[in-house]
Amino acid sequence: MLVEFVRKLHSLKNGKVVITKDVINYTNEKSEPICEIQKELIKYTNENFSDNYMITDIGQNQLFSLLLKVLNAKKVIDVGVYTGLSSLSFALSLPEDGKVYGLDNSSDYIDCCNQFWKKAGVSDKINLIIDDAKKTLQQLIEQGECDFDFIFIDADKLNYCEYYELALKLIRKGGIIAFDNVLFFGSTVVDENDKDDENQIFFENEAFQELVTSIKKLNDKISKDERVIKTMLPLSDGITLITKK
Ligand SMILES: C[S@@+](CC[C@H](N)C(=O)[O-])C[C@H]1O[C@@H](n2cnc3c(N)ncnc32)[C@H](O)[C@@H]1O
Repeated sequence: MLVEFVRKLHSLKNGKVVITKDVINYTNEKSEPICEIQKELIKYTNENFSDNYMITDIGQNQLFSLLLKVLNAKKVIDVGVYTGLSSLSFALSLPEDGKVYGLDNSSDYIDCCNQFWKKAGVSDKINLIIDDAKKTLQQLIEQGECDFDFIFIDADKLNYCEYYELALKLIRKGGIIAFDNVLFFGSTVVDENDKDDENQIFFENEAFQELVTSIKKLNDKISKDERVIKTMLPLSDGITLITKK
């Protein structure tokens, strides 16, 4: 009886959970809770920055905190710091002698970052470098710092393929590279030839299409790359996790 019922459910629901806001809230609630200062930073960002859509989701930060623990991570790069949430989550998951290299090319968010990192007591663990991230990553390679445990890439999408090659040089064997926005509102899944009414919006803006093309290029490159093992997760706006073979 149960088997028949589950079979019916499976066919009705296509074997999948539809990821609604309620599902996201539920999974966040049933996962390791974020701390009060992380919550305050999210609230502060939402109230004070018009570009607050850029902040990472709670679920992503929960996943990264767990991965850093599993990896026994000490050295992390955060490409795209914004108001500081991902760097804060990383720093909270690292041991006392751990280090986060936070890379951003904008100084607009420095005060916010410093305010919340200080409050959380992790300022000493975060090295914020304000410059073009590609340049900073190249410098780290030249300095021989090729033993990072975790690298999170969440900055300019047009440079995703370049970030990928730089990150592969900087990550240690067994370390993890994570790319954010690989689904980009679902736009990367849509084929130009079968756009329907719902997907039409993705094709209305040329600059947006350029970003989609760049992310698709990265997704194709990673999927065919024999140097790595990878998994793409439909978490948040899509995350790909990569480790070197
Ligand atoms: C989506 S936000 C990062 C969100 C952040 N990880 C968080 O947890 O909230 C992207 C950030 O990348 C930065 N950025 C864009 N282009 C960059 C570049 N070429 N080099 C360094 N940072 C860049 C932006 O200034 C912005 O703060």
